[in-house]
Amino acid sequence: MPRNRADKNQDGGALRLLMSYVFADKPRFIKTLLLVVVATAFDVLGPMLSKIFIDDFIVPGHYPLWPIVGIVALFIFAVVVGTLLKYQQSMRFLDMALNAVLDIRKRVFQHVLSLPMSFFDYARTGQLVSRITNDTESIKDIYVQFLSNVLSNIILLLGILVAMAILDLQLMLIALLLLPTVVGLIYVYQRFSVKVVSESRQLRSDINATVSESISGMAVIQATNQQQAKTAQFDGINNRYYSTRLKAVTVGSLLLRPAINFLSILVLASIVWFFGLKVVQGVAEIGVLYAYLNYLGRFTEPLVEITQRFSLYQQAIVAGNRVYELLQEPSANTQQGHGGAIAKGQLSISQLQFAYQPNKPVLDNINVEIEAGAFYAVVGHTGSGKSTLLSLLLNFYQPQSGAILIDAKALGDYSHDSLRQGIGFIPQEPFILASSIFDNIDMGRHLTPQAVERAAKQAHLHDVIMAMTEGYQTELGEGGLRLSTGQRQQLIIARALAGSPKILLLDEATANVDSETEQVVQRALSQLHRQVTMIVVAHRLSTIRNADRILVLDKGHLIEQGNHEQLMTLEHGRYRAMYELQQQAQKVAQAEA
Ligand SMILES: Nc1ncnc2c1ncn2[C@@H]1O[C@H](COP(=O)(O)OP(=O)(O)OP(=O)(O)O)[C@@H](O)[C@H]1O
Repeated sequence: MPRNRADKNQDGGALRLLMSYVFADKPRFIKTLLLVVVATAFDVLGPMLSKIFIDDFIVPGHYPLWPIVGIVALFIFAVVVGTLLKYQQSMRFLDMALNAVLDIRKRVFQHVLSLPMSFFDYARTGQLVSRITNDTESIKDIYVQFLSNVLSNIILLLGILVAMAILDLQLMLIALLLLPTVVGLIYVYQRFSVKVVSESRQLRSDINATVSESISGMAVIQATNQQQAKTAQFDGINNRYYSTRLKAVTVGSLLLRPAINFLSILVLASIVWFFGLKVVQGVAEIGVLYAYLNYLGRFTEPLVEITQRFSLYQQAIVAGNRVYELLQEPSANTQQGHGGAIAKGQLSISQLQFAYQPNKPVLDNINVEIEAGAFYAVVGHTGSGKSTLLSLLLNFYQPQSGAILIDAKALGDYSHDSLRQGIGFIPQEPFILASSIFDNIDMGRHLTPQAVERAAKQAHLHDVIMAMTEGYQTELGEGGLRLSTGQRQQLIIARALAGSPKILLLDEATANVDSETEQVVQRALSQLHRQVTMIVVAHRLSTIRNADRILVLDKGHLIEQGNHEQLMTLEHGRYRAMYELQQQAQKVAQAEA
């Protein structure tokens, strides 16, 4: 995820996201809006009643009992009902906001799961986590700020203006002057702050990324004594975050609040002055002045409220844009092909060409025919393209040219589900869920206990599991810390086998295990020979001596292929050289031991 893309100001994105939720339930939104209008009407009724009370009763010194009781009762009624309606309105908006965020968070998470593998080549885990958790949480602020705050305060402003106009149109026009000035101020503030806020959100996700990388790489950090360097790196980002946050807050409190207060005083002075003129002309009503002073206090309140929360609103917009941008990332091509299930597992690769980056081919003109049930090995030096070949067979990436056929049908003709069901993958690094052994084998496929147990037996893990007090229900910590490295690998093999795949891809499945476990894994795999097509990437060549065919890759080219014996007859063959080197190294190691 290139950093500058996150910084781009896509203001439209967050608002579009917001509007799609606001209008998802139009009747509810309109009802809540009506509630705001009624609540506002009750809110502005108070000073009007006070004006009547002053001008009709206090000033003339005339106190009829029942009209006064009526006015006081109406006043109390307006305050109580207004308060209740306001509470109702806030709760409804909050409920809408929380529901929207619930849905957005689910959408973003689902979307991230649907992204192509190429997206994760550059994504930083912490930053993604930050988008799914912090940024979606900030979106709640857009809803609360925009709906509950901005919208209801705008309606309150309109309500106050109407009430002011009813009382005295001229004075209302003076108060109205305040509006364009404040809108101008908000505009200036927005221009200043968007960059700072954007930067601070980016830094916040950098903090998350650094923390998550450090925790997941803790063993390496401690072993290489990187604690100080990591702390310094973290400190640097943290300090920058602090100063950008401070900058954002300072701009808000320095520019906006005092400016609005100053403007309100000016308007207040003008109103008092105009009122003085009316006194001179003998047309002034003291109740009007009282109501105006009251309204003016309330008039600046929503303005200050809107502007004061503006930085929050601004942050929410930036967060919303980041989430929107993530939602715009194109999903992986989750094919709806109608090729049915993979029946046999015969593979045909022809003229395959692939590059991660333009003009840097990683696989070049690969042609291989693999019959169903065969055991193929892929060997070659580091970076020769072995794992990439497996990624293409898994359809994680699409080749630039050439074709991969399974049972004579193109990879793209199979549905996503058929591919995932028909092809089992055993990666080099076992990925273990923090859940039970059963769940780790089942992986949400709703397999029967018998199928799970059968797979565990095939991976020679059943006895180990049964020796645990809770058997298949034994909870594994994050990363499967309760299992040995070899057992983790066996668990992943059981997981792959539980789906009864027709093709099994193994990427250095025994690279990290001791020779005893390697034998167990080898035994498990050899029993699958002729039942499942196996393609095994291997560094330790002794593990693939029995392969039907060995493919030797060199810088993306298929330079040799044949079984072990055939390849050993090639005098200057790459495989032979690699094999002999490994044998020698093994002899030296044995002699030293
Ligand atoms: N996601 C990626 N984005 C860009 N380049 C990549 C990516 N993955 C691998 N490469 C590059 O492609 C080339 C082949 O990598 P690949 O992982 O397929 O090699 P390999 O033979 O499996 O190596 P190893 O034995 O070390 O696992 C390397 O030069 C590598 O740097």
